[in-house]
Amino acid sequence: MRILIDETQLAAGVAKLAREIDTRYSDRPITVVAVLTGSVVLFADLIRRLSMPQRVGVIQASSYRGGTQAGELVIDAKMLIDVKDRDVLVVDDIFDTGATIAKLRDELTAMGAASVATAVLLRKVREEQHSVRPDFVAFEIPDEFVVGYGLDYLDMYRNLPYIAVLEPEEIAATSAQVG
Ligand SMILES: O=P(O)(O)OC[C@H]1O[C@H](OP(=O)(O)OP(=O)(O)O)[C@H](O)[C@@H]1O
Ligand SMILES: Nc1nc2[nH]cnc2c(=O)[nH]1
Repeated sequence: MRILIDETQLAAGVAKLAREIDTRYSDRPITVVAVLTGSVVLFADLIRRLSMPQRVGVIQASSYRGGTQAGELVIDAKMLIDVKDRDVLVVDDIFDTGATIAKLRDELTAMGAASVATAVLLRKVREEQHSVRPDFVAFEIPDEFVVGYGLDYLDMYRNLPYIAVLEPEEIAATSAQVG
């Protein structure tokens, strides 16, 4: 496992993200929405650094079930609080193809949100990517499959306090063990 972003760097990145979001909204109340499951670690750290009044909700988006390549994207909004006429900030761990953020923007807009902005910890720099861009990004990373700080492979590794790149042999060993 190769560490790409260590704990100290992550803390500084989250603090920077929070400052940018605070500057954008000032004291305006927001509805901040965690994209389950990957954003849980970032979300807990980020919302405690934001200064404005917040309503907190969750939505699930899942497309990487069981692997390192995207499959069908499924959004489950059953647990989401009301977003109608609210300024919504969506928080996710990573913007990779951009499909998840693009679809969430559309769905939350269709639910009547007054505005939808998006904040991510990581944006992958890759050729094929959705034209929709996240509004707030802590780190840009190369096009490699990363785990840790909420990000998983086969639902493992989310608890790591850093972001790391899994070596091919670790991917194979984890599949053999868990998959
Ligand atoms: O930009 P994209 O290519 O759409 O990829 C980004 C999405 O992929 C991951 O979710 P995943 O589907 O793995 O579900 P999880 O959050 O439960 O791990 C991640 O948490 C983002 O939501
Ligand atoms: N764990 C993990 N999930 C992702 N979802 C989209 N890209 C990634 C990635 O690089 N790692």
